[in-house]
Amino acid sequence: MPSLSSLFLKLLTLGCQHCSSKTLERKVIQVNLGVMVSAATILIFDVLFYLTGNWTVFYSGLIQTPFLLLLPLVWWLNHSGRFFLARWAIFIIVMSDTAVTLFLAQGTIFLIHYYFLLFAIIPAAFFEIAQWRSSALLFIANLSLYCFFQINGWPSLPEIYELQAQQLNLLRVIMVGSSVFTIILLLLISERYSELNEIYLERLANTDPLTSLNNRRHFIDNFQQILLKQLDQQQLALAIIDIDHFKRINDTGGHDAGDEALKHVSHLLKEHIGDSGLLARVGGEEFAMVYIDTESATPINRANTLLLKLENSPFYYADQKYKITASIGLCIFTGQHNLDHVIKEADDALYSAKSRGRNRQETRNIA
Ligand SMILES: Nc1nc2c(ncn2[C@@H]2O[C@H](COP(=O)(O)OP(=O)(O)OP(=O)(O)O)[C@@H](O)[C@H]2O)c(=O)[nH]1
Repeated sequence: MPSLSSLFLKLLTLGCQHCSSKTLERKVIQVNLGVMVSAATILIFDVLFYLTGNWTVFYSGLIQTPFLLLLPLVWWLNHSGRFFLARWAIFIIVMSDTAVTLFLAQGTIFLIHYYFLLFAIIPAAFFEIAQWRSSALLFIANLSLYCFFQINGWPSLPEIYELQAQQLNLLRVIMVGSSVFTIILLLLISERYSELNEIYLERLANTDPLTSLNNRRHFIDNFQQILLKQLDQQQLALAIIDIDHFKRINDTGGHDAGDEALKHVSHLLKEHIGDSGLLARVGGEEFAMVYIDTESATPINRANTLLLKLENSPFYYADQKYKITASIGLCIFTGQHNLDHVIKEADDALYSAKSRGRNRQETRNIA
């Protein structure tokens, strides 16, 4: 049995699986939420109407019941990916609901026609820019309805005048207040989604899609920050790790095998560095690491441990075993150093490790 919050989340995100962008997702969520707010508004008013004991307001609550039952149709349309129809459906349902209640029972005495102002503004948030004709049409229709009722008014059924002035005012305030509340809620969702969008784009720009490690650009930024903050006596080490004969894995098992091998190595590197340093995929089969916390073991020991770990963790793909080894270029340094200088020293060390037979580390110490 799903909990109430997971059910709420499920209803709120109905249709998001079909969305190709965060903006579309936000709009779908807004429509789903619109269904909830509309249903809650109708139900809350039904209770309030019942409490007044007044026949007309009770009757106007009853009139709304068929529209309440139609609202899940909007969820279903979103769920099946028919977003455009879902948007129109919600407006047709809530506009008809308001108009019928206004015409047949309440008239304009509760200021219910203020809802048309809300329905005039909201389409801009629900529809996409390319669907501006729908937004414009709904804007004109709702604004015209509002102006008509504001100027002419509409009589309510006579029993309504039996309500006390206080009850009338309270219901008016709640009607207008619920419109304002809905607008605030939609603005908050937009704001939250803009934030999430920003975080998502930033992560996309900083991450290597295959291994989910940081990419070269992000690594260089972070490394530069570390160098700027580095204390004079602090020892740091940059390790550049290059998988040996990686091309052979691609040639033997295909490109997919190569991709899986890169994920396998990334996993081992993450385990090795833990939370205490920087790690990134900086090229095809090349990774970079910065050892920050070098107190427990020297960088050279750590690099040797890593070589053994890689060698002793074969990789399997399509029932075939691949032994993976790597070469490491290490640059150990203390004090202030230029980023390009440190990278060049580590690169030279890597070149030397490759040319001296691979599966080894070479170190440059520029302390
Ligand atoms: N599967 C896969 N292969 C990649 C990717 N990026 C680069 N490569 C391959 O990695 C191979 C790198 O080959 P080389 O530069 O010759 O390096 P190597 O075979 O590891 O040889 P050494 O580094 O000299 O030991 C090339 O065949 C690239 O096509 C990737 O994302 N996925």
